[in-house]
Amino acid sequence: MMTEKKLSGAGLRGQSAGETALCTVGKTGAGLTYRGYDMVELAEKARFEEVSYLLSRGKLPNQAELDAYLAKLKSLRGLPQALKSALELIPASAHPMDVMRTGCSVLGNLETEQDFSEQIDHIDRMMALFPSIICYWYRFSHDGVRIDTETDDDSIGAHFLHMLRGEKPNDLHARVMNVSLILYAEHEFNASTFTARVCASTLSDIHSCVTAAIGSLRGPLHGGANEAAMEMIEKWGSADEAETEIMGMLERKEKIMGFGHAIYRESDPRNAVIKGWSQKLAADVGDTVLYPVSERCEAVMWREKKLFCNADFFHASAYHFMGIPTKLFTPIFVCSRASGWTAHVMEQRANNRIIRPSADYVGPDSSEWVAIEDRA
Ligand SMILES: CC(=O)SCCNC(=O)CCNC(=O)[C@H](O)C(C)(C)COP(=O)(O)OP(=O)(O)OC[C@H]1O[C@@H](n2cnc3c(N)ncnc32)[C@H](O)[C@@H]1OP(=O)(O)O
Ligand SMILES: O=C([O-])CC(=O)C(=O)O
Repeated sequence: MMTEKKLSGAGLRGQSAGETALCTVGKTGAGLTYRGYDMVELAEKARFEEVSYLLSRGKLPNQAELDAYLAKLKSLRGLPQALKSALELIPASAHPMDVMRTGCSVLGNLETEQDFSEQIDHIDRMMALFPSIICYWYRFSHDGVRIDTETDDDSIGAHFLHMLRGEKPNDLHARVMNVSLILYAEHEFNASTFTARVCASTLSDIHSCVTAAIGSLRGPLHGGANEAAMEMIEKWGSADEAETEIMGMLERKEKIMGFGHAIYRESDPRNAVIKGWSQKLAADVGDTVLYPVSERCEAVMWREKKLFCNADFFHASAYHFMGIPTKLFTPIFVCSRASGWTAHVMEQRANNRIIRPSADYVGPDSSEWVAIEDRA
């Protein structure tokens, strides 16, 4: 059972910044739930699209509702020509999260939300289009190919892999993508979601809220940690080497990406789920290095610091075993978390007051004006 984190210090830690009916994180006795549904059960039994429906519509869909929702998402996968042209201008050297941010922003120029009554259609469009945005740019800038983003895959996960590779994924890969998208879908008032809510609280449009959230997710202390973890573990050729290097990093007081959490104290419940799938994928590809390296990192970090893997750490090896380029890890997180962000935007709008905290002033008492020619 999770114990409560020490509630003090900077970063607004431990302070409630509002109410939500969307998610519990680390709540004693409840763990991680989306609208009351246990995340572990959802990852085992649900399709990601059922989860995104649950977040956006407030209930799990029945079969007819799910069929209609899947058909709608499928019909919205095509990129407007102006967005394709914009993506083609972005070089291969760009950071894919910058591509996501720009892609979302350009979409907001082309299909602007005119009224909040349109919000659900814009949300569905983003859920359908985000995988298309990143894969279209990636394949054009890296392979010189203009891909057709209108695949017939039912699931967003399979659709993503299909566009990336030019062929349908096998069942194992489609399944892991589905689980991964569920794990990343929603997490209460994390930094990127809070960003989206702050933006929403000014009554801004939905593309601005999501664009801002993408910017917050990009950082290595948040979503960017899955890529940073991959860059770290791929350098090591054995579990013993990983242990030596981790010990050195800890001695130098360096941050180990993919470990620790702002709310959880003893474990991140998403870790056990993605770790299990990473192990299956390791067996599938015959890996004898990366998975043992990852496991040793986990053991050493717990032994030395009582720090545990968060959702990002075993996502690194899992995505890698599926052949996904490291730089696309965090954009996949966007394709999933967009469901959580937009549900929070709707929730904020439904009961809004502009988010505007106070600050404790620590600057000089009074400063005397100095003419510019007299300044040092
Ligand atoms: C999906 C997600 O966004 S999950 C988070 C992904 N981010 C990462 O994996 C980045 C690495 N982790 C971290 O930087 C942090 O653990 C965060 C940002 C996630 C949480 O930060 P905080 O709430 O400030 O962490 P917390 O209060 O638990 O830190 C306690 C101590 O552990 C240390 N610590 C925390 N995480 C780590 C880590 N990964 N490696 C080394 N030391 C760490 C902190 O430096 C702090 O020590 P200090 O007293 O010397 O400052
Ligand atoms: O909740 C947090 O602070 C970060 C996190 O795990 C997430 O957003 O999934």
